[in-house]
Amino acid sequence: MALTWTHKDREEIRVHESLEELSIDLVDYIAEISEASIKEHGAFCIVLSGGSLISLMGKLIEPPYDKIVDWAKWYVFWADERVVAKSHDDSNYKLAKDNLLSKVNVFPRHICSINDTVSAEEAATEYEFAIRQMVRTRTVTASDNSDCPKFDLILLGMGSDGHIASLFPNHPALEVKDDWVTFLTNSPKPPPERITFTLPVINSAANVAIVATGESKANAIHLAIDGSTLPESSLSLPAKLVHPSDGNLVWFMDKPAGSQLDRLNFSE
Ligand SMILES: O=C1O[C@H](COP(=O)(O)O)[C@@H](O)[C@H](O)[C@H]1O
Repeated sequence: MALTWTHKDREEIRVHESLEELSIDLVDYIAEISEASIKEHGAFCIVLSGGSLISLMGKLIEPPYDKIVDWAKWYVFWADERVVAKSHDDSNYKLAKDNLLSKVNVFPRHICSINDTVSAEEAATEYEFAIRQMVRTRTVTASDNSDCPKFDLILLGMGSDGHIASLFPNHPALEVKDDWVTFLTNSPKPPPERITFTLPVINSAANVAIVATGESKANAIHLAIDGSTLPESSLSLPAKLVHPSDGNLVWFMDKPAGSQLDRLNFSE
């Protein structure tokens, strides 16, 4: 059974016994938000990341989710993308397409991926422009509190250094406030050229989930959840800067990833 608690206002932590249990909870959570968003505004605007997240979403292509999810109403975006060809093994688009999107009935025109034939800077500009058009046509909801889109759900992985999307510790991209999408050509994790949503966009979402598994993430999770709230310590741990201003945050983790949390070590 998962251990679940409310950490702060609108912030929940779920520590799962196994990856199997985590995967089931994660897809239930996605299916619920999909249904609620479609009821509310006729579409579900979901933002994916790369990495281990995609395999944890694998149950979406199995019964009952493959049938109960209204795939035709899904619009798919990426919180970050590596600037490589879409056929390249490093592509976050390819990862999601091969393992999820090609196996369900999402309309290809609803899959909003980057232009892989231009520079990182141009790809970021074009991606932001495409999202701005979708906010204008109201496919993507606009935030009431900021000049940002309000995605229904942003799914983030987290690296063992605490990076989320392609926002790495102490990287200038963390401080970009005026753009929705920015680019980097010096990512500390290969490949070096990437585009990424900025923090204002992530923090304007209706729902954000951070999904992290394995012991290598335990220290970053402990520092992000239990650590000091001083701004300088947060820049070295991007996951700590995720606080949706008007939305909900859920942390999904397995026991090894949660093993350094104060709650699991100091509670009676
Ligand atoms: O490079 C990236 O890494 C993170 C974390 O990946 P994981 O395999 O440790 O889960 C991922 O969320 C991000 O989208 C990706 O580009």
